[in-house]
Amino acid sequence: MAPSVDRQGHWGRPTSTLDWCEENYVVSYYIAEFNTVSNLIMIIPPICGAIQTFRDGLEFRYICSFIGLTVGIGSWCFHMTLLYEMQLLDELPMIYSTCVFVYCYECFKQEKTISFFLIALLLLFSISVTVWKEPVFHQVMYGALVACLVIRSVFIVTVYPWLRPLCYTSLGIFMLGFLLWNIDNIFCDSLASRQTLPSGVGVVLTQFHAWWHILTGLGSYLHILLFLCGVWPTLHMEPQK
Ligand SMILES: CCCCCCCC/C=C\CCCCCCCC(=O)N[C@@H](CO)[C@H](O)/C=C/CCCCCCCCCCCCC
Ligand SMILES: [Ca+2]
Ligand SMILES: [Zn+2]
Repeated sequence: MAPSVDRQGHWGRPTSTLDWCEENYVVSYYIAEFNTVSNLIMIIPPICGAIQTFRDGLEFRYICSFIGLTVGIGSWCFHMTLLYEMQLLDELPMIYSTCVFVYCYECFKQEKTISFFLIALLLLFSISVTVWKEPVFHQVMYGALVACLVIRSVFIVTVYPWLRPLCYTSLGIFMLGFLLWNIDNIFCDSLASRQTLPSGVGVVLTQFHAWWHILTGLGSYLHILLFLCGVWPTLHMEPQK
């Protein structure tokens, strides 16, 4: 996917097995792919969300969900350096975080329950992806986990219809991000001509991988709110005396 106008930079020759469409070291000598700044949406808001969830005294697994969404840190390091080690720091936490999301959902509405079987299954899944560090395998496994979440959330909103708008908004935003991720990968050669666009706005707007970060980060954040909203009324509904 790497275009031919790449430059040399601070982190040396890329050793990652993936080099995304954005031209390397064009904006900064110290940042290989400047689209990494879009990862801030998966760093700052989830940290704030985790702090607020802790202050509200909600279950640990919801704090873990917000912390899991800070996968932007790994993605930032990966896009900034294009080093293989940073690629693993990006890809593996994505699997671990999504496993946390799956766990949260399976125990939806069952306060303070622990499903040891599900924990064992998700651990086995995470170990297999960690051992077999192949990007396509990672992407397929990640997609499978997200598909489980999507299917589960569609089922949940049939039971709790008031959560439907939040669920479908989250899904729509996430899927739009996935569409742009594919456009960036498939049409990279055509997108390379964006450097000739008259204004910087055009260059920014066509950084579709950056929009993938923004939209999936937002979609995932809304997904956490989905089960927080679903749980919240239960947690705060006083039993009839
Ligand atoms: C609508 C519900 C969505 C809930 C998702 C909850 C998951 C939360 C955990 C992490 C979110 C992070 C997502 C963005 C990661 C950004 C890092 C990044 O860009 N990494 C790339 C390298 O820079 C890496 O190579 C990306 C690989 C992902 C590619 C595969 C995406 C599959 C998308 C799944 C679509 C399935 C839809 C199924 C519908 C039934
Ligand atoms: Ca690149
Ligand atoms: Zn990325």
